[in-house]
Amino acid sequence: MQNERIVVDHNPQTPRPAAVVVMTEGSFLEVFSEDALARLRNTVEIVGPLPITDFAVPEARAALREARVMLTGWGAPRIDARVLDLSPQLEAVVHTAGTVKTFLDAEAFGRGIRVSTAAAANATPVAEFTFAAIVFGLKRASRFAHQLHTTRRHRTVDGIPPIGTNGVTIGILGASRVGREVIALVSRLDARILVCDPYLTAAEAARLGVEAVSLSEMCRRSDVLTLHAPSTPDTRRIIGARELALLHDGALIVNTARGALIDTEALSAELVGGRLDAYLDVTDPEPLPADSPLYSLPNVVITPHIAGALGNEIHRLGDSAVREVEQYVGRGILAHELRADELAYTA
Ligand SMILES: NC(=O)C1=CN([C@@H]2O[C@H](COP(=O)(O)OP(=O)(O)OC[C@H]3O[C@@H](n4cnc5c(N)ncnc54)[C@H](O)[C@@H]3O)[C@@H](O)[C@H]2O)C=CC1
Ligand SMILES: O=C(O)C(=O)COP(=O)(O)O
Repeated sequence: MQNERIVVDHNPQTPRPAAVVVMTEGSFLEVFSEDALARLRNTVEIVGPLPITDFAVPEARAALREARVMLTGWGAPRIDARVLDLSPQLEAVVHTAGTVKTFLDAEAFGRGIRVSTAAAANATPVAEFTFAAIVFGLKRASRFAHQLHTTRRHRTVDGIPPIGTNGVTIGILGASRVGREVIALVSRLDARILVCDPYLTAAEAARLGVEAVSLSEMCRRSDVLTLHAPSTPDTRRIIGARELALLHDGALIVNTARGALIDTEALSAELVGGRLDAYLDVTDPEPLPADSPLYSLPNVVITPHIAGALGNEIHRLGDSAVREVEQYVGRGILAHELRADELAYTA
């Protein structure tokens, strides 16, 4: 999807608001394209070290005193009450990645600082990856690949669970940003889509063209169970032995969300027994122990947390954040604003 570009031509008569960029050197180099950085400089005056990696540095502290906008990114040092005290002019924190709760103290919201995240931009590669995992998983690609590698013979469907996407039921846990992009992508398949999400209204489910169901019903009916809820106290091990037992033989589990959503021990038992198939981009623990049996099973594919933005996908995050800064400076708008009350049930 091509990102819409809104370029605010800066009027040289108006001083640009001061901004700091807070993230690791590596994130800074990865996240901003030359074009995005040029647009950022056209919109704000970047003050202090670029990037700021440590708030103890005197130049960083001086920059915080005048910054009205803070761009953050992966590896940003913790922004706590002490840092906020040093930043009396700060109006907006614009994050160039997804989760802010790991480094930004919720106190920022209490001080009236507006917060924006690029999680929506990061949702795109996760959803694409999930779609691919569903299609490959239902084609039983890892089982067939294993068969070929071990026999060097032409394929046989003997012992392979039901193959293909035609007419399947796909259960989606969480109509999150990623969940909604997955819904859009799997809508192209000849599949029925079930969603379990306590925050999804009936009207919204109808608008998305999905059937809202309980977790038990979703497990009972799904050929694929794909997880897209954030890791919260409510979702910890939400898929345990009981839910796994409700899945029918040959069902596929896709986890591109967080390992903590699944009880690893219960899942391992089902996978070692060969009753279920899985595509796991995230695990608990991550990575799994070196001697985990899951690494070598024909019915399991494990990838090392690669679904989110990597490689050429990372510029999307910087582009999204710069667009956000442009809109904020030009019109006071944050299209991806995060409210304090959303912290409890978002990633
Ligand atoms: N594998 C990877 O590289 C990446 C993984 N992720 C993960 O993907 C998942 C989705 O991320 P986002 O779309 O940004 O999340 P999000 O912040 O948009 O998710 C929030 C939504 O999840 C739903 N939700 C909340 N609690 C729920 C519950 N108990 N049951 C069902 N649904 C619930 C609600 O609709 C809520 O609005 C998260 O777990 C995130 O950590 C995100 C980016 C990259
Ligand atoms: O760790 C992941 O799943 C991501 O790729 C996104 O990370 P973030 O939400 O930005 O901390």
